[in-house]
Amino acid sequence: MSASIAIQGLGVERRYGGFRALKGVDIAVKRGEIRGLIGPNGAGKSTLIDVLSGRVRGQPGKVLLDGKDISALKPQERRRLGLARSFQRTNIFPALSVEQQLRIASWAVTDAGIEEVMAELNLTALARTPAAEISYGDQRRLDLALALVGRPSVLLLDEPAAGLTVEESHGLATILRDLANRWNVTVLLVEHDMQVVFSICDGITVLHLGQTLAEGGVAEIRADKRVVTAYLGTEA
Ligand SMILES: Nc1ncnc2c1ncn2[C@@H]1O[C@H](COP(=O)(O)OP(=O)(O)OP(=O)(O)O)[C@@H](O)[C@H]1O
Repeated sequence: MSASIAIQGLGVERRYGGFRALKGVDIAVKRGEIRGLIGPNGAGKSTLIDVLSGRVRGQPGKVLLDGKDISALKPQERRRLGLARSFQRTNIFPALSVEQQLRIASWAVTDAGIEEVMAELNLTALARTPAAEISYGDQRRLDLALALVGRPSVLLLDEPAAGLTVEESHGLATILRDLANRWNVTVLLVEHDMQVVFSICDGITVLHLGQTLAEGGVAEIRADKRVVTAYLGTEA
């Protein structure tokens, strides 16, 4: 059964002093799936991404990649095994060109495929442009490109559509769905834009107060009264 699961968290905890930001969360993302991770501000979504990516270690619980226990590995070691992440805030050096930044990001991987990644993310024409001079929408696509160098098998994305216009968010969602299919990338997507989540996710996990509130398909989650009350509101 575990053979079809790409990334898994088991009993994941995160404590800040006496405060439990994650209270024994279990999550499993199947190979090739795009799973949305949603919930109110402070639910623990970014913290869970930090634990899965290895930024936070040494807490109770386990992280498995393709069934292998990677709980003790550092982020760059997980990256080499094919587990990549993006950050909520744009992760860019303003003075460096798009291509230079991708080259820096590729140090951890063997076959970066930078030209291919730029082409997929519509960044080729901007390869020599300093990041400070590209639009915010292009910067968000560069963030995604930075995580995609080396074609990771699992991608953890923390609010890739934050701050984008409706049109830009839609464009990013389309690229992501298409790439995930063609490159067979498994994606765990933290996102507050429900149009993005509902349009591209195969399944959704809802976190609330550091615990899993609900899991299911898009229609199931939209109809779940607990999720509507805790997060979606009446317009879902
Ligand atoms: N460094 C820290 N010290 C203490 N508490 C923290 C720290 N970082 C996060 N927290 C708390 O942990 C909880 C989970 O935060 P987290 O950022 O993971 O939530 P989130 O679901 O990603 O929220 P958002 O949607 O606003 O990004 C929150 O209550 C937050 O205040």
